[in-house]
Amino acid sequence: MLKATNLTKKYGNFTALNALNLSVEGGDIFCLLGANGAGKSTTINLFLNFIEPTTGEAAINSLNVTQYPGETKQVLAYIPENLMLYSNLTGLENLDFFCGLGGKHYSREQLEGLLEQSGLQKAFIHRRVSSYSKGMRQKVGIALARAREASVLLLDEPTSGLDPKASNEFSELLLEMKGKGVATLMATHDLFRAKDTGTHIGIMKEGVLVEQFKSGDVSFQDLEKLYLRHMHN
Ligand SMILES: Nc1ncnc2c1ncn2[C@@H]1O[C@H](COP(=O)(O)OP(=O)(O)OP(=O)(O)O)[C@@H](O)[C@H]1O
Repeated sequence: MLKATNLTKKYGNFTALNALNLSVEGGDIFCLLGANGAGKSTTINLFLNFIEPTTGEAAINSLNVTQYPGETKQVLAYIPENLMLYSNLTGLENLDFFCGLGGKHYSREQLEGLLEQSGLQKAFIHRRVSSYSKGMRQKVGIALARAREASVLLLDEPTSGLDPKASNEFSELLLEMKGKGVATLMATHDLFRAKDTGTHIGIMKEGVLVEQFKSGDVSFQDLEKLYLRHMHN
């Protein structure tokens, strides 16, 4: 579970994130929408403890991420827009390497299984990542999240640049993780995916969460109108 309480990040006089309050429970997919510079990545980076809040708190499973960096990192998986993988290694070798960094060790068969369950075609498992499409790389990210048995997923524009089929496959994987009780916070520009895949949607503007609601409570047309209204005002 993720919880932000009056979470604020300032750079000098500039407020990148202003008193954010949000909760993401297990089984929720909370999609953060907003224009460039709205504060979405800042929010994700605060939960990752990549940056420290000026005031307020980011907590994972009720632990403050600044005070408990090890414990909170242990339960989360992070997939950015461009996942850092070693191009000269195969998907399986990358998965093995990153699992090892997290203290998890799996047999070759288990690693193959994790990649297959994450939708990577069998033929690519033992090919170098340099030959992978962006969608395939993101599937390795999902496999890593599975391998880490992460209960929290932090995603920063993970489907940006994916074609609709790959994006759809990624959404299916998120829904599967949701079914396992994973709490997901995703920054995205994709209104359609947010409505389609998200359980909750937040709209950010200039560091402020100006709206938050359940995705089932609005139609796609209303979401689009609401979003555009906030962007134009
Ligand atoms: N290290 C920094 N120093 C100063 N300002 C920063 C720093 N990092 C981010 N900002 C500013 O904070 C604001 C929020 O940035 P953030 O990256 O969170 O936006 P975003 O909503 O993720 O945007 P995008 O959709 O472009 O990824 C921006 O105005 C950005 O310029």
